[in-house]
Amino acid sequence: MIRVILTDIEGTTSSIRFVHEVLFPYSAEHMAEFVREYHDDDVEVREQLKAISDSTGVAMDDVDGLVEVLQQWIKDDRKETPLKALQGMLWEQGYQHGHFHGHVYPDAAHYLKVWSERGLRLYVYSSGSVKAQKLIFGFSEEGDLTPCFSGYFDTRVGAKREPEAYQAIIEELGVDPKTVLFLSDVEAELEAAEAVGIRTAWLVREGEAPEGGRPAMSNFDDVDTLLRECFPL
Ligand SMILES: CSCCC(=O)C(=O)COP(=O)(O)O
Ligand SMILES: [Mg+2]
Repeated sequence: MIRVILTDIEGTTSSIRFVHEVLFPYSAEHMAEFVREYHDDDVEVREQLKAISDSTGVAMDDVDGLVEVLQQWIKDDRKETPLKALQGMLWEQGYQHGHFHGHVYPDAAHYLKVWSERGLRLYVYSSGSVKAQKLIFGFSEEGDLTPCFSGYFDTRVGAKREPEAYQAIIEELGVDPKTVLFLSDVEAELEAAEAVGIRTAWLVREGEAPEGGRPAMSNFDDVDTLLRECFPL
């Protein structure tokens, strides 16, 4: 029986296109001015810049150097925790000023509400920071979906392709892994979750799933069918 749904965001609840064509370009465009504005005084920003400085050797007072590292990480889609934390802070301004709304597929929004009303506990696990997760669901095109969720996990718990991260999530939730269904579009993430006994469903939102692989779900209607047929309440 499934009691907990743990979901990825990009490619699962939300389109890859929104993340890569709206969120990432917005962060690339505003990163330099954001870092310059908050570099000296904002404790949270300084903490992230210090982590970048420590891991790359770029000096803390070399603002241009730090921005260059961040821009390269954005280009390379690196899931570095300090980059993700800074992007979350920066996107907050974009959402609050109405520059964009979070993309959530209508079927995902629908079933997030249905499942939470059905008594399932819903959690997010994304490489985007917890702040960014709350923003995409809080300012979504489908309205404020944050009441559906019981909690959020980001890369501070570990990398999404490492079984240890899923083990840490299970321990934090205090649940049997067999009662958790993890949704993701990335098979390596599903394999990492399965390594600790979590059940999984593979979302393939765009195009055809390769033949001969694991069963693919094209939307959350398929996930709901799986839930009701394989794991009835
Ligand atoms: C929380 S919205 C931004 C998503 C993001 O920054 C990202 O890297 C996507 O990672 P995911 O683990 O959701 O595929
Ligand atoms: Mg994903």
